[in-house]
Amino acid sequence: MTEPAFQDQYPDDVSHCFGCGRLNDHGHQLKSRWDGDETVAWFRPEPYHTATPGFVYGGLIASLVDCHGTATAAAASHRAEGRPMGPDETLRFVTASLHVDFLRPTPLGGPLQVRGQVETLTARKAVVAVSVIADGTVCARGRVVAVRMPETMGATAGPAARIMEDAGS
Ligand SMILES: CCCCCCCCCC(=O)SCCNC(=O)CCNC(=O)[C@H](O)C(C)(C)COP(=O)(O)OP(=O)(O)OC[C@H]1O[C@@H](n2cnc3c(N)ncnc32)[C@H](O)[C@@H]1OP(=O)(O)O
Repeated sequence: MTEPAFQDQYPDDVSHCFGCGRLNDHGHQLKSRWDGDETVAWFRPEPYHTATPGFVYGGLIASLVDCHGTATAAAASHRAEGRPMGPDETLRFVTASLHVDFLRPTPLGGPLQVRGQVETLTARKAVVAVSVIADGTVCARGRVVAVRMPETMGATAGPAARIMEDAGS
């Protein structure tokens, strides 16, 4: 049986992210999992994710790197602390820094493989290297600095809660 994706184990109150939130019907709903010591996600861009005809928009690629990086940080933290992920347990990470190098045009039409590798991990911070691969060719490389989510970014923090309520989520 396939293991549940990291993002599917996030608590409801942090599951509205445009890149990976399972409760965001308009988002990408990226799903990341372990593959040995690395992490992997697959995403198939749609024709409306076009940059120039036939090629994927860079902002989409950046958001895949972003959400796969923060999810990898959360999962690696759980693994390091010996705590399984789960709705009451998820260690929460947000993006402090997102760097992406677009090495070559990313073809539109097939699935993209997104691979993550933890470079450094402390209790508060992870640095994750991410590759975006199309048909065996690395098209983009990124690096995410993910930091434990501050209380001020929680779902009950002011306007965020009201916006999600208004959206019916
Ligand atoms: C389960 C939860 C899932 C959540 C949904 C998925 C997340 C989706 C990904 C996103 O898009 S999140 C949205 C975009 N990110 C933000 O809006 C974050 C806004 N920034 C902040 O709230 C704060 O700046 C942040 C929490 C990131 C850091 O503030 P802190 O006061 O906690 O950081 P601090 O200055 O104490 O630094 C902690 C460590 O991070 C490092 N750091 C902080 N900002 C950095 C930066 N910009 N670049 C590189 N490193 C940075 C800093 O050097 C330090 O490293 P060391 O521990 O090694 O000393």
